[in-house]
Amino acid sequence: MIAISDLHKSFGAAPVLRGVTLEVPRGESLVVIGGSGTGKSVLLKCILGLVTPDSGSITLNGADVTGTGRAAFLARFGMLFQGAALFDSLPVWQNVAFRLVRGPDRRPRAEAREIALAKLARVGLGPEVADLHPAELSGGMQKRVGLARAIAADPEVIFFDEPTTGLDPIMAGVINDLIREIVAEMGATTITITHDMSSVRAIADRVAMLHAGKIRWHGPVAEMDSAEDPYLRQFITGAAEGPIETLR
Ligand SMILES: Nc1ncnc2c1ncn2[C@@H]1O[C@H](COP(=O)(O)OP(=O)(O)OP(=O)(O)O)[C@@H](O)[C@H]1O
Repeated sequence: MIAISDLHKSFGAAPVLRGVTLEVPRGESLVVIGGSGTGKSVLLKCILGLVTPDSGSITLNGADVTGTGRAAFLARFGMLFQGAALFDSLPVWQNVAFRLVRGPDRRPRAEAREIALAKLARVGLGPEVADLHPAELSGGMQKRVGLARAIAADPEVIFFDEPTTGLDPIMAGVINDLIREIVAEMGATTITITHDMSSVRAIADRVAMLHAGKIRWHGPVAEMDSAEDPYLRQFITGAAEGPIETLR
């Protein structure tokens, strides 16, 4: 289980996270929604250790991930970056196997390639793709490669950062379904940040809405549409009018 408790983070005088508390039970998929600039990325970066929170705690199965537990945590986690973030100079299979051939648990190259091919197959890409470079692939294929990389080391925890950005609605649906299937079969605990309501409906067990530095609403995805919170309603219906202040 991932437990985030009373997390605070300000940049200078500007508070971004003002006491975020969230729990993600093992094997569950949490999707964090919220408007631009509400701090979704900052929350993810705090969990990853890229941003140091001012106060609060983050634990995985009871162990603090912000201090000495960070390396152990990172070894058990995978991530699909926004825009896939592949290394242009490496062929596809080496992108997928990136972590498998580095670090204390590194595997021999041939074994890493075998694993990469198996993960590529899992995301619907055949062996003919393995030696291509990312620039030779469509956006949807790159996203699949990013997903194969995220699951390459069979992580216990996976983060998805805007997994459907830049994809057409049909490809977004395909990627959402693939994420859902793979996560269920791996039993992984996942946190996804997204603006895309189709991703929320496809991927989430539970949804948390971040607003004004706090979790404004948190509940099962099945309860989202009937929830009465006006901020949540405005967000999921995409209404210009409502309590959320926007620049026009
Ligand atoms: N390193 C930083 N230094 C200063 N301010 C920062 C830094 N990182 C983020 N911020 C500020 O924190 C706020 C939240 O940013 P964040 O990127 O987390 O938003 P977001 O919810 O992920 O938005 P989007 O959906 O547009 O990606 C913004 O006002 C941003 O300017």
